[in-house]
Amino acid sequence: MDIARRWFGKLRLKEKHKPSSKKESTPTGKEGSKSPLNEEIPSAATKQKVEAAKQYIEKHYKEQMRSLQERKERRNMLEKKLADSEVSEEEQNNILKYLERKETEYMRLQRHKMGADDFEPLTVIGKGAFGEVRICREKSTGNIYAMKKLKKSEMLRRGQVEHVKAERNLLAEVDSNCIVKLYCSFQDEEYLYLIMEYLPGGDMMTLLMRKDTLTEDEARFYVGETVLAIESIHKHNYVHRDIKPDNLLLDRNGHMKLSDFGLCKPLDCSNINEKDFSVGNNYSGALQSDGRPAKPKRTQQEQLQHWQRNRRMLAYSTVGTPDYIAPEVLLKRGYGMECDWWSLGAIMYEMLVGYPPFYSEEPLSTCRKIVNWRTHLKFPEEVKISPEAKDLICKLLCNVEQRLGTRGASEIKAHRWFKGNEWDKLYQMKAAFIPEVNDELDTQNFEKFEESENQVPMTTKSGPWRKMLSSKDVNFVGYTYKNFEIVNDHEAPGIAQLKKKSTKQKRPTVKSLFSRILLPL
Ligand SMILES: Nc1ncnc2c1ncn2[C@@H]1O[C@H](COP(=O)(O)OP(=O)(O)OP(=O)(O)O)[C@@H](O)[C@H]1O
Repeated sequence: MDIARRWFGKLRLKEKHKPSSKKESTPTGKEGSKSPLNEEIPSAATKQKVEAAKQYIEKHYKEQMRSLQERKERRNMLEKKLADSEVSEEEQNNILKYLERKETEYMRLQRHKMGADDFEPLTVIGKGAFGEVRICREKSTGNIYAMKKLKKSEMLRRGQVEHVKAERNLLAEVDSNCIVKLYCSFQDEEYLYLIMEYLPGGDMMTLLMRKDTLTEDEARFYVGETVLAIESIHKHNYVHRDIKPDNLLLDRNGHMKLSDFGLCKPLDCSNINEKDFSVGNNYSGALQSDGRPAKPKRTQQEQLQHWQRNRRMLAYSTVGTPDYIAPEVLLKRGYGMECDWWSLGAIMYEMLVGYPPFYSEEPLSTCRKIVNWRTHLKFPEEVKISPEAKDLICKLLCNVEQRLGTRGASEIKAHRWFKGNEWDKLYQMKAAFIPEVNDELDTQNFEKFEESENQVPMTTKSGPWRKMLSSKDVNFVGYTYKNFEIVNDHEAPGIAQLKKKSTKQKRPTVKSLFSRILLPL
């Protein structure tokens, strides 16, 4: 039985035997009310607080138990190694004492509450519906990260709390080289923060805007890496739902990683009824939404230019672009992991054609085209695409039952467009495109963003208050997270090469300390 539950059990027992409180509850139930048997019924707010506290305590004790267990295992392992070695008893004692000292140091570092004032904010590299992304420097180590900052009130207002938690959970749980790595997450009274590895190669949206289209070989490489990324999140039972070129980031060597989990933008299609969605209603064909005759068809080049003019606006708007969303997601009829393979099909189409398959001036019209994909999925004659590529796109942009990937990523990997693809070596291969990155602070592969004028200095939320402020918010309990191992141990090789020798001390990790202790044996 877990400790938190036991703790709460005791608490409840105590409550039962406590003399009843003198304070009467209000009839509205705000302060809690009485049951017919005259028992206190806690109010919804109290229940929420209790649930939050329970979650917090459970998590805290689980982590403590795990860390104690790991510490014990390290000690046992070292003792075993020492027993098998030629080291004198005195030396053995010294080594064991050294390990204990390092363990204590590690615990102290772990207890350190991370906050925004541990980081120096630098250039803004991205803006999204709920906040911004900027590069930042950790003051104690000099390491560079990407900091995503999300406004709590905005998340609450749009009912995105569960999504933001899902993003944090996925990033913390999935350890894959196809997924952007999370270093830590924390919060203050106004914002949630994700501190991630900085991928300086920019995103696929920017790359596609610079290059118009990719060759089939280039597309095969990036579609292949996207397949691996989607496969790795599906293995952990996560569905992304919103995979788009903006969320495909390139590292220093041009390899792709998936980011932005769970922050689906609320695309409101609720005012389109089933009739509008029906196949017979060729909405964007003969007539426009206002009943006027449709404009003459654009050439591929015109459509490309039009798309590029609108693209950034769509990316930074609060409704986002629906261009890559699967029809079943739009129709809210229940969906599964297959929806991510649809998005892959739409991205592949864009890589080869220059704009996504259901692009329209109005997002709502794009939604209609997606739902009526049978009539709207067309390949412009001017664009040369191999029959294999067309076949794969058509097998991704189709009904769930027929869609490739429904029975696992292997179906897609086995498609003839990927013939000869060395799936296991994809991430070790030279990437299709090597971004120019001159130093660790280089942001040339990102759009330039204006600094907002009402930027609050990070330091105002610092000091001992930070802990109290953050712990107050029951909506975001459990958001705080620290990943000790990733950044120093598995730092992206590209960044490590670029980094000038830092004079500051690197944060030790138990893993690295332990291997250093074992090394001389
Ligand atoms: N770890 C990172 N390294 C480099 N750039 C990043 C990183 N994370 C995000 N970005 C940049 O910031 C942009 C916005 O990030 P992201 O999509 O995660 O934010 P968001 O607020 O969730 O946006 P959205 O509105 O798409 O939900 C990305 O398109 C990318 O250009």
